[in-house]
Amino acid sequence: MESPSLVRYGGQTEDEPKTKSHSERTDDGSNIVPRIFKTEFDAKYKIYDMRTPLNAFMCGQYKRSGAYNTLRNRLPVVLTNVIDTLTKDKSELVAEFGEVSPIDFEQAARGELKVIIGLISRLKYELQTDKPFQGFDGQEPDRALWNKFLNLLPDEERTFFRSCCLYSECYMHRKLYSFVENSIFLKPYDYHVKVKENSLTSFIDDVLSLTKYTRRTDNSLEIFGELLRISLWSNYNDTARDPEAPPLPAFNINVLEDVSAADEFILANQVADIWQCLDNRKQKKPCQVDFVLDNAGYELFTDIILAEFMIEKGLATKVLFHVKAHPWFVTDVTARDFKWTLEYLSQHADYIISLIGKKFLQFLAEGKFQLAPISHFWTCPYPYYRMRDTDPDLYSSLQQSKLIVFKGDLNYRKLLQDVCWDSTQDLNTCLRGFLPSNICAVRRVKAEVICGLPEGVSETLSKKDPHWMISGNYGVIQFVDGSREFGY
Ligand SMILES: O=P(O)(O)OC[C@H]1O[C@](O)(CO)[C@@H](O)[C@@H]1O
Repeated sequence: MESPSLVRYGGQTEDEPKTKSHSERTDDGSNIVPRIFKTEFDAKYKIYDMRTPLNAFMCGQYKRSGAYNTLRNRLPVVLTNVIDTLTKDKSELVAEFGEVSPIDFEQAARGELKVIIGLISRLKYELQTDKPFQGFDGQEPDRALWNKFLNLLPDEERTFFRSCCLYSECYMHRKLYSFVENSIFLKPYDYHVKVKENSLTSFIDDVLSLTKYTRRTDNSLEIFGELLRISLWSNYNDTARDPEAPPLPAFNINVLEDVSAADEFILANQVADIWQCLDNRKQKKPCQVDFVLDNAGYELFTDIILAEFMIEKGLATKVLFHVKAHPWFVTDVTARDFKWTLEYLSQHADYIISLIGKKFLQFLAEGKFQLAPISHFWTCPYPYYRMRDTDPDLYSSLQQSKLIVFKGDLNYRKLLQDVCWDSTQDLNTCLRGFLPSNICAVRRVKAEVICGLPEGVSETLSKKDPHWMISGNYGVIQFVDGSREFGY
């Protein structure tokens, strides 16, 4: 089994990324950046004052990277927020999950909650002091997968700031859930549930506008393109945002007035290819589309609206939604969130919203919409090119699909192995052989991981705004044709 290490990516083939030494040129061609430790923290944990070198993994050791910011500033806040939620909701939780009587049980539940808060604080401390990752030794169903992965990491890359950032983030979210999962009283508890529910309920006006807007639509590339772009721009959740980041342009959420007004922010737009891939009006064959979902709330709603369009217009006969096995990256959709969303909509006081909710439930009952079987691969640290050997069943189920829609930034990072590729590199090359079927990636750019851009675009944007890759203000809708390989 291949090690998931940074050094192993020394480049087995021409196409594979090669890690570079810390003193090579940066991707904008600027001069060699010396190793300078600017603060005590940087010196202690060997943080280099430089951007992520070309072809290297995203990693916290590069101070001028989104990865460093994520590890240093954003992830500790995620853990603090969970501690706050547990503390605030203590009584509610004890009543819900612990037995209310006899009194011993209540006390035991409170005691366990205290232990979990302690474990989360310790995880935060380990993150902030760059401690090594620890194995899993509880009842986690994916324990073997994780332990195997961690054991193969070389010691010098087994810590938060020295590992590939994708691994560090996945590890943190997985560890966090293991505390609840291994408890007696809190087992099924999702500490992010309120944030997720709020990300739908507080956008209910947008839900209504989008519902009305999409009731009578043509079966055309134009409308399909609009729905894809609405789904793209909805890929934004404030909880994952850097609080210091500048506010988003006005097209943030409700782009209905003029979807095309934001088109200059779409750096690669292959909507026409995606449309052509699905437009099988002549073929009339059963056609499955898979959505690898990202965030709950309004974003999920826009994804379902796109899926509804595919079904109604005969572009797909069924849509399979892939959700996360447990709480993940704060707002990612779990099966519970998916069902809650449909129930919430169907029971809404607004007649139009309740009708759309009921229609979605009906689609679920008829099998036009399906929740894919839970796979722990979506919550493991492996990039997607490792799916074939890590979860062959999932890989072969995706081979049944006509189109796999990968939604969001994290999916994109996993498609590209969290590597800082040359921005003009072809997406197909970056996938490193991962092509179970036709693939489409719809994502706001929130990390310095991108490919498929025309020559010069990245350089021009970097001059305008050095933080454009982590701002979330730009997006891509990209497509890779897998049909030649699989005979569609
Ligand atoms: O919900 P999305 O689009 O996957 O974005 C979340 C991602 O963006 C980041 O905030 C920046 O890459 C990551 O922490 C996380 O992978």
